[in-house]
Amino acid sequence: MLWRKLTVQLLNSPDLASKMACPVREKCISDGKNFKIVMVRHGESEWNKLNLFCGWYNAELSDRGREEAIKAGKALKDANYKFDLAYTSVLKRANDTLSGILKQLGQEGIPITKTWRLNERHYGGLTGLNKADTVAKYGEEQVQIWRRSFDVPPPAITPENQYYETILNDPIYNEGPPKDQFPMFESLKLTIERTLPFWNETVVPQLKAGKCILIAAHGNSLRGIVKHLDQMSNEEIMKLNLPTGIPFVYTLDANMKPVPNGSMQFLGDPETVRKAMEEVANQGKKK
Ligand SMILES: O=C(O)[C@@H](CO)OP(=O)(O)O
Repeated sequence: MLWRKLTVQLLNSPDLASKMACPVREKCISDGKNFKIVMVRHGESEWNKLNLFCGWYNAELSDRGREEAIKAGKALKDANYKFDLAYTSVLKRANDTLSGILKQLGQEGIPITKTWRLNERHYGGLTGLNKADTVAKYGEEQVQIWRRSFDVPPPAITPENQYYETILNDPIYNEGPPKDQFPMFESLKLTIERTLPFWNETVVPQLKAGKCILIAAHGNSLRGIVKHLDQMSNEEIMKLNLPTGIPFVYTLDANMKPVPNGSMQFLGDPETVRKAMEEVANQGKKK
């Protein structure tokens, strides 16, 4: 059972103190054969706070989100991480989380690549709607399907949606995707189809070259990467809710598969992580 597997991993999470004793480079290349990568979902955004479907809308971090980024940076600093490069989406909430973390680490100068391929999934016609109101209108089951199913997409965004033009014409999308491929909605499946090429073609070669990498992205783009790495079934991934602003580490073998106990090790105490995951799951419940 996925949930049990994750809980066991959290409870068995290696002692931070022993991690702190490791030489810096060992944080990313544990024994010359294995590779570590750190990922983090952005801190709480203003739209998370208001419980709105956000997707490709460029929401700001909330004050709590900024604090989460600082806390994440401190946790990574305490654990001695020294990053060579970072990847993030083109959305400000992920960019600012990354900057907040790197500032704490004193590593603001590392190369940062921004790509729409790491964006949150596009929430289509749900963009801007309150999640609890949507539950009241369509029921919890339907909203859970829209939020967490693997291949059922939300309805398409239409020009009637007040954020349609804002998103489509946002200069953050000047570098892509091309207008004729601009998504009007995305399921997790579609999100994975544009995120995985970036993982395989850009992230993996850098990991194999021994680079210590930090990815600051979004709940659903990261769920896509996690599904791929842990080879989760379409049913298993439905149950995973990533918390905001808590970094997690994967230790991968030469085939880029997690080593035993190398999946999703959070830098946070298990109870805090559990509660934060529950909070995200509850956003799709009645008020
Ligand atoms: O609204 C969104 O863009 C995402 C992440 O905040 O929400 P959910 O957790 O419902 O997929």
